[in-house]
Amino acid sequence: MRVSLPAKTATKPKAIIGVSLKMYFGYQRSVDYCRDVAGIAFAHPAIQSGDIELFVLPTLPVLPEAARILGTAGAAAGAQDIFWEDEGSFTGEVGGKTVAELGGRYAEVGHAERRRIFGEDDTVIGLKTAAAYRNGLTPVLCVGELHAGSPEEAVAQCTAEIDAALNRAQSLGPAGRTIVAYEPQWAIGAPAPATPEYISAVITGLDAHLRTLPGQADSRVIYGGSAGPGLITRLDSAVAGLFLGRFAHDPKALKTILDETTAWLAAAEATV
Ligand SMILES: O=C(CO)COP(=O)(O)O
Repeated sequence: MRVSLPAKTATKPKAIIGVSLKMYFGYQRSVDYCRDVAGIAFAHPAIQSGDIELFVLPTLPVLPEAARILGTAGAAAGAQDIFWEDEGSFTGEVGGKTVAELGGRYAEVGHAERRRIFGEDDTVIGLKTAAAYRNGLTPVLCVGELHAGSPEEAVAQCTAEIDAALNRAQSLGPAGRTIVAYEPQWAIGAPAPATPEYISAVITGLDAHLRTLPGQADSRVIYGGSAGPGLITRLDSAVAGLFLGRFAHDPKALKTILDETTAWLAAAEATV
């Protein structure tokens, strides 16, 4: 059966919803998940109008299939990590060039688990951010403080991480649009996210900082760390969306979040 997709508008997305499946699902479960998400995306007015940008980052071997399935529904797929070189003698690594060839549109860099378990530092994360830009991938640049403190301390720590990555990347080539994922490390894998007040305060600071950086006019900040249904409607409009983990494993929960995001956008527009 041939299906015709509703025409996408050329407008900028007003919100961004991303999901990382980390290494939770094997191949078949990841494919089934992407099929369920594609069904939801295809029927969702805010995805089809382009108001919400939706992406899923599956375990890497699933990427070509995920990109195909999600791509037909107005969503997209990407990688949870890339190497900083595009090709060469780097056993076991996968470069951004290959990710792009496989249909990936995003490359997550600097997730807290990569920093903690694999020892990635700001230099490595800057190199990987450059590799994403170079290969036409949107970097999902993860930043976040280790321990809960004040929003001011979190903003200082995260702006330093953003600057380190972007300065390094820009010294190597032209930058592009960046999705900054603010993920307080203490809220990842936790029972509940940071409070809406805390998230809004930190992201307001990070967004203001991003506005001062050259070439980042289309870049936005989203929140991750035990995010799920019921959160987005309680956040400030400086927040551009959510980066979801466990609480989007049920596709129905993701649909709820997309519906909530639509309502949140409408409420924000009504107050302008
Ligand atoms: O790290 C995250 C997304 O990258 C968040 O994961 P959880 O929502 O499962 O805590």
